[in-house]
Amino acid sequence: MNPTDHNDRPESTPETVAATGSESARESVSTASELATVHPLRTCPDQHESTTSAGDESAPQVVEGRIISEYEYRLLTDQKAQREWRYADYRKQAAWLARTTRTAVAHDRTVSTLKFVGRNALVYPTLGAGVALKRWRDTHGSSRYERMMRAAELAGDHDKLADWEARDVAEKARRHDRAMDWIRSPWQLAKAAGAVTVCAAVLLLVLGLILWVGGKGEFLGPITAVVDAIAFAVWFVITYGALLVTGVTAGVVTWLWNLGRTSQAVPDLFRPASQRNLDDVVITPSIVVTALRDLRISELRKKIEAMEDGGAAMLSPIRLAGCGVEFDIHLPSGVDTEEVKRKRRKFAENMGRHEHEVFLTTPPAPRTVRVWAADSGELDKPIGPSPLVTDPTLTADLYTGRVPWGMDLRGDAVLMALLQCHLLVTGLSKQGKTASLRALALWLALDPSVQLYIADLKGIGDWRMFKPVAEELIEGPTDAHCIQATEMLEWGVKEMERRLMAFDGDKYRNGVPRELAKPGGPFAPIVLLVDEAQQAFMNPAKDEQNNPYGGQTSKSRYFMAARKIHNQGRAVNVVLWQGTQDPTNDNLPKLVREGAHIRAALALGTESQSRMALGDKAVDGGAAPHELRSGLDKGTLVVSGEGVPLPPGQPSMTVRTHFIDGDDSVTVINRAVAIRGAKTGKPQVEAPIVRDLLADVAEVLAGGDVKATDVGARLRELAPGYQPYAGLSAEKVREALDKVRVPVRFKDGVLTVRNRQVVEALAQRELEK
Ligand SMILES: Nc1ncnc2c1ncn2[C@@H]1O[C@H](COP(=O)(O)OP(=O)(O)OP(=O)(O)O)[C@@H](O)[C@H]1O
Repeated sequence: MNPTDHNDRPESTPETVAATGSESARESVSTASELATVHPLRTCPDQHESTTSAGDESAPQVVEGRIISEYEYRLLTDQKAQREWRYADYRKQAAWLARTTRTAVAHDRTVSTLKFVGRNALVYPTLGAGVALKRWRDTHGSSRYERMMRAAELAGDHDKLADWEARDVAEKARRHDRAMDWIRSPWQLAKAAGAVTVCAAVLLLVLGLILWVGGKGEFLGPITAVVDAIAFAVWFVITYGALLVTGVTAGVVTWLWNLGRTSQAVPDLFRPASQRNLDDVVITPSIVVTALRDLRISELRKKIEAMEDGGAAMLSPIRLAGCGVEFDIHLPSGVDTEEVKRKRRKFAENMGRHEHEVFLTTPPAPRTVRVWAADSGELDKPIGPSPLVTDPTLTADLYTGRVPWGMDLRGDAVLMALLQCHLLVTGLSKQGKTASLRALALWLALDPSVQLYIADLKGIGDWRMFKPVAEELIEGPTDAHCIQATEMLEWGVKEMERRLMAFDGDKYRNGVPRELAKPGGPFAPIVLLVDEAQQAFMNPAKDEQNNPYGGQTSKSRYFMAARKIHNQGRAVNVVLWQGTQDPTNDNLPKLVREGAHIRAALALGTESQSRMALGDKAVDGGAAPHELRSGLDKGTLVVSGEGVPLPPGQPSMTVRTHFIDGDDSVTVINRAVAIRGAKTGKPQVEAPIVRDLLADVAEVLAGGDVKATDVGARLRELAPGYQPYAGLSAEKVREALDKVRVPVRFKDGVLTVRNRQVVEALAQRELEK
């Protein structure tokens, strides 16, 4: 309120009554004075005059009165109060102005307008001028040669260095010649100009003479025309010069503006918001070089700053690779790959990525780091269902087919060949160990020749759907279950040994062929699968001979069985797949983890665990399952090993596996059951029958010496359909018995099996037991 404003509102508290008029006015408001003090106010001079003239006849009266507060009264009468009021009002106005200015300045539209103006009026032309200057210096000076020489020197490429040096020398010589030409040129130019002028004048005079003689014009007509043309040109330039200069300037500025606009070096401050978001996704050479420069590796920074191309020479072209980009960084001398790989997080964040979105590996080229960087947020998107689920016609063949396990980081399908591969999957709890192992086993189930022996040492039903197709399914976490799993492996060892003995290496020189590995065949693939294998290694139980089931001594039964299978099982189609938590030396002995052809790790806690899971070579080459985000990267595996289809020089790959849940697994198993020909009975250990050759031969000899050919025939009669006895010729009988230390010699020119030697071999075997 202005101090001179009147407040007529009746609800104002009447603390003070102010009245204009003479002293006697007090009487007339005496009632009010009982409630509040009455202050007379000085009237305005004109009011006063009129009052005075009116009062000539009668006594002064109250002209006007109102009830005001004490503060209002002070505002009307006290200068100090008025000043304070005024200052308070100024402060209020200043605060309002500041607030409004701040809002206006910080408003999105203002910011974007200022950026737009700054960018177009200032930044683009300036950058363009810089680019133009650089180009000019490149074409007219030796800076390009020097830059290239420095780059070659930093890269340690001496051939290139010498080449650029030679070019530089040649260019300098050319430039010197040009400069000398300039020194000589004024005199030559003057001479040339004089000659041209004289020639032109003579020409024009001759022309004028011809015209004059022909009566077509004056003698000096041509010369006058030329002089007029020159005069017109001068007049034109003088009259329209300003316009010409403006036009040319506008053209130059537009050209510079365009150069700056396309230079990609616009400071962040002036970039439009939309382009800034785009940069979150697009990785450009300048972003990479800046990210490298800011890694706080002083040698790298120095070298980059010394390169006049800003370090771009270090980078290979940035290629699109799946849901991200890939490029190589050829580091300058003095910086090693490990230094850069150690700064992965900083490097990723400098490029506007999360750490888990950037993978650094070491390609075969020396001093080079290969970078794969995902597009922002791409790795957090699900990869879609497995073809095993979506394609009901999909079948499997272990010999020729490959499992669609998931996708690599480039978005390419990862197809794993599993024939004769031991496998190991490790990971922290609840990261998808069982699911990733199961996805492979489900594919195997679709191949009717594969015999699955499964021990689930957690036993909450993750593997129960395999019941109709598995030869054996052990489910449970107790020591007894671990003992069962151990015995399952030991059975595998026996079967492996039987196969090794029975395999005819002369006939099958390229390993076990498909014909021997058909469903029910003597070498049908056997997969012994132990999930939560750490339980079996940690099993404290001992057998009657006091041999431990767990542990990793030469007497530890699980450990020894696993080792034997790792050592020899592959060749005869007996393989071991294990899933285990947190690898340590106790729950995953070194010898066992190194026996796997395919080693896969989900998120792990530490680098040392990664080394255990994947091996030093893979981790040194950039495999980093410990960098996966526990809980967020479920089902993402870092895979290495000789059974993995890795690109040349790459020690590992990251696979995002398809997740097949319990219900979908049941659907796949139902298809497997149909394929396997209604093989649905209750699973039980149906170990292939292994006959005792010595005992059988003793039986068919019936105490006498028998011709080897007849022994073969009698064995076939004894065990019809038993594959190893099929087609046993005299020579084959000799070979088979030779392996069990029964020599078969000629008797009367015929190969004969002697009863005495068979009996002795049986006795010897008993003794050895
Ligand atoms: N490929 C995947 N994609 C997405 N989620 C997955 C994937 N694999 C597993 N998961 C999720 O992780 C959960 C745990 O999976 P799983 O039981 O296989 O883990 P685990 O490592 O075997 O656990 P445990 O600690 O019991 O051994 C699943 O229920 C599922 O929700």
